Amino acid sequence: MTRTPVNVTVTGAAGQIGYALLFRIASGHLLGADVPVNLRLLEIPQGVKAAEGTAMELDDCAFPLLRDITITDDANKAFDGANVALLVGARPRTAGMERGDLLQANGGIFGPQGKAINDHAADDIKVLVVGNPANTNALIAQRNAPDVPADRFTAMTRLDHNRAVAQLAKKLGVTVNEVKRMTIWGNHSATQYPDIFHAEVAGKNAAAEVNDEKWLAEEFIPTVAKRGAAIIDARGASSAASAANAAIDHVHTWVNGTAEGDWTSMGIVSDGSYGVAEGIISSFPVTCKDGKFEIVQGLEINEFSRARIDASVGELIEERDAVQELGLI
Ligand SMILES: NC(=O)c1ccc[n+]([C@@H]2O[C@H](COP(=O)([O-])OP(=O)(O)OC[C@H]3O[C@@H](n4cnc5c(N)ncnc54)[C@H](O)[C@@H]3O)[C@@H](O)[C@H]2O)c1
Ligand SMILES: O=C(O)C[C@H](O)C(=O)O
Repeated sequence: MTRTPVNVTVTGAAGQIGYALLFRIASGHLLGADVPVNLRLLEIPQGVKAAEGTAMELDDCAFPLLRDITITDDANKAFDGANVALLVGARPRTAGMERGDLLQANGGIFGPQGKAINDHAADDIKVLVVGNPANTNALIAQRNAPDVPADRFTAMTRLDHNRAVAQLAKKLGVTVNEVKRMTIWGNHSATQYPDIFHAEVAGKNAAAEVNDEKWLAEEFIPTVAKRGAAIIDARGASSAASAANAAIDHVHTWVNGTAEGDWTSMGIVSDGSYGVAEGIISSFPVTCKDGKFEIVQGLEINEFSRARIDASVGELIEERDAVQELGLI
């Protein structure tokens, strides 16, 4: 059966995440091995030539699923008919730069892109914001797209989720596929809270298996939460291949569903669950089915977790207030 190609828009297509991402989308890793795609690449004018070079390479791969590539610096054109939008293009954090500095620099990008999505995207649009500060950039885009259901806007915490899974597996000497039900709460920032109290390792409770609160508080949480900064320090550039991989995972899971008995982490508009302020975009444990997600309900939040969730949510509220003051939402 011939399927209609899915329109996938990628912003910041000429950047380092873009370079790691586009070939995997075109080869079927984002949506599935039987789903043809049209790529719509958005860049700033200075980035268009490099995006054209990447498009030449995409052609040279002769990917059977890649039907068409459009390259533009016009957001209205890039999001026209978009079914999936990966908002990667942003000003990346460099060594020594505080996250708060990024709000001003990036705020102006995500408002107009939200509006272009509102006015031109397909009715089934799904948006993933990768560009930092991802949660608040997603909030800006979402608030500038009043005609699009709020639950179509998500922010990426899947990289944090994957990092947490890998660190826990290492600690317990198991393979990553034995780790289930990991949760990242809050912001994609150093305040995020990777929660292992509900995670399972080979069917057993992970926190009980670890049984080491010192490791949890002093090693695991800071290692996961500050991994992005550690990579910038080591590479001299922010994570690219692992970020692209997480973006693929995020959308693939959203579209194709979570495995039975497992869940994932996504930054989504809060409905007030777990005392997280309504309306901010915060990471939650979610299950996905039929292209929709639901927050996992009924988890018991202990004192250790409560304090950390509240701290990260507090930071998100500050970011929301800051962009509100700047008139960006
Ligand atoms: N959420 C996460 O887990 C996560 C992980 C890693 C990186 N990031 C973030 O992803 C973003 C991209 O990282 P990168 O390493 O690819 O950066 P990069 O600087 O290599 O690429 C960014 C690209 O975006 C383009 N761009 C800038 N403004 C644009 C706009 N208005 N429209 C379209 N394109 C635009 C630039 O020209 C550039 O080509 C950064 O903000 C980084 O901090 C997020
Ligand atoms: O770009 C950054 O600030 C780091 C990135 O978000 C990461 O988590 O690797």
